[in-house]
Amino acid sequence: MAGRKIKVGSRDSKLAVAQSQLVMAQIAKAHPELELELITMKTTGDLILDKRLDKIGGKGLFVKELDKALMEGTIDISVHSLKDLPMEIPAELPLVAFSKRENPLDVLVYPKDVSEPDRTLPLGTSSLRRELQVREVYPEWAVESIRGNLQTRLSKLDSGQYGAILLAHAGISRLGLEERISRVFTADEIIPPAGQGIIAVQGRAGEDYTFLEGVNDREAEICAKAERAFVTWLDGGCSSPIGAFAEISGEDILIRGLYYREETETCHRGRIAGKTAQAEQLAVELAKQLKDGK
Ligand SMILES: NCc1[nH]cc(CCC(=O)O)c1CC(=O)O
Repeated sequence: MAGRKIKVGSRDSKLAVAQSQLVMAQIAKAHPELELELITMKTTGDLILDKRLDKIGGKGLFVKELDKALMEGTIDISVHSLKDLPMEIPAELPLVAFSKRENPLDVLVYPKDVSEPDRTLPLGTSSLRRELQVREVYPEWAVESIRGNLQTRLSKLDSGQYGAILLAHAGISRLGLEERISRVFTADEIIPPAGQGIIAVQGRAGEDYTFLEGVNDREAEICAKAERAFVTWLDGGCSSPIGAFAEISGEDILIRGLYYREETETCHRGRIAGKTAQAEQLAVELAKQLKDGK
């Protein structure tokens, strides 16, 4: 493999680039003989900034352009936030590694130098999953959509348009902005979405990806597959209001799920525990229980 060059595809946001560099550093550590090149591109989700994600419609808003580049060979792997990936992954472009999970929880961020948020200003989030759950935490606080990448959202917050905004802990941590976190929601207050905090590496079927062995984390892979099995069974896309969060302790796994029934506009939460070897079956069992309204 000496001298082989690996072209790594990524969205061009600061977070996407930071995540790609993390994966590249892990590859370089195990395989110093490989030459790595980062290739960034804008995706549909980066370009349409005036709509809530579930209203733009279509799946894979953040991946289409990268899938095409991967298929055509312009890049050899693409690096994604797992939670932005659609549930149906084309067989030609399998997920080949899952990074060790960062903090998977959602957090509240106040404007800079604010210690008590102004609740007459809206609470910003672009996710219906976060909106539905945060309404139960703060019933009096009006929620308003906020779009754009993490940097854009933080600057909208700091310019005084919002009382506070909701974000993923993992994204803020990876940008080194942890001091901006004002409150961390528990997994019972706000159940995270499938895959939050996990970076996924996508490749082309039939290629040799053994150079990714230092990137993959077995526990993250089990959680990722269980959480995605839950969402897949409920037939939700990547921006559906569904929460799925698995935690592993030794051989044991605990899965929390949130299902939103559109006809009745009601949230259904539940949890299931068992062995990691049955992770995906447990996730599907929980999905069935919630859908049946038990
Ligand atoms: N939808 C954008 C996005 N995609 C991944 C993350 C955070 C990192 C992660 O979940 O791994 C974020 C920002 C956010 O939701 O606050």
